[in-house]
Amino acid sequence: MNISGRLCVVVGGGLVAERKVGGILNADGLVRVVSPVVTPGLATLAEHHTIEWLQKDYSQPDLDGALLVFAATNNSHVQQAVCRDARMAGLLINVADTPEACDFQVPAVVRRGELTLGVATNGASPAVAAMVRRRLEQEFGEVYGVLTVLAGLIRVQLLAEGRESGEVKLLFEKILCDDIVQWLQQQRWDEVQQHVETILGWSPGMVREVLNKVIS
Ligand SMILES: C[C@@]1(CC(=O)O)c2cc3[nH]c(cc4nc(cc5[nH]c(cc(n2)[C@H]1CCC(=O)O)[C@@](C)(CC(=O)O)[C@@H]5CCC(=O)O)C(CC(=O)O)=C4CCC(=O)O)c(CCC(=O)O)c3CC(=O)O
Ligand SMILES: NC(=O)C1=CN([C@@H]2O[C@H](COP(=O)(O)OP(=O)(O)OC[C@H]3O[C@@H](n4cnc5c(N)ncnc54)[C@H](O)[C@@H]3O)[C@@H](O)[C@H]2O)C=CC1
Repeated sequence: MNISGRLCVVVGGGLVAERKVGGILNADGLVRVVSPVVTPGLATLAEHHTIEWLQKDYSQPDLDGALLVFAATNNSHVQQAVCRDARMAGLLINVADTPEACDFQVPAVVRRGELTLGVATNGASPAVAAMVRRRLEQEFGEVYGVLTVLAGLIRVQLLAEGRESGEVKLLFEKILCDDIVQWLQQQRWDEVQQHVETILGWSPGMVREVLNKVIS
């Protein structure tokens, strides 16, 4: 889902709310927090105007303009009220303490530029989702963001050349070998250049142009 520039309302200001806010900001969403009290982390974000903070108890108009709603208070009556109001307004809601009431659940996420890895357990064990996320962070370092930029630039060019999708698929099977990750990691650009040139039959200048964009 693309929430870039769209308003997400988080009701509650504890550590759970803070984590949901972090996820929304990482996805470039806009945040409104509604809570009489918030964590120091959320207070700092509000001071810097990174988020809007309505320092009050929740009421229905707080949801105005929202795309998504997160109910993250420690009060079940408030949770139910937020849930009911969101449903009435046709908004999608995440209810932190009631998985079965969620229209959507929040996965554990690793971001590497354009590449996003999400881990979900359908609510069975968020702790397992977090554990797998930590392992993925180790396995898939920043180099995968670089790889994604490179492959994206090559792909745009191949599509502009009018190559058919079957051919594009086969070319990427060859380009995305295990070695390329290591070459990028070690900044062995000559090897990357040679590899891409051989597979695509592009001129050295054309490949260099793409690599320069990746390096910059
Ligand atoms: C259904 C869901 C709804 C939603 O919130 O979207 C939900 C519900 C609940 N979580 C609870 C507990 C914990 N949640 C975490 C952590 C995370 N919880 C997240 C998502 C989700 N949690 C959705 C399902 C996702 C899925 O499994 O697919 C993550 C992945 C994403 C995020 O929140 O950003 C984030 C890890 C992020 C990361 O580290 O990368 C920890 C661990 C910790 O805090 O370190 C604990 C304690 C250990 C444990 O219980 O496992 C409780 C009991 C509350 C209580 O006991 O009061 C409920 C309610 C219930 O189950 O009834
Ligand atoms: N989904 C998840 O990932 C997890 C969910 N939970 C659940 O999430 C909920 C919140 O957990 P914490 O952040 O640790 O709680 P917390 O007790 O630290 O924070 C609760 C927040 O709710 C706010 N609040 C209370 N009444 C309010 C009202 N009328 N209007 C607006 N805000 C109000 C308080 O000001 C406070 O900021 C709990 O119900 C907990 O069971 C807990 C762990 C993980």
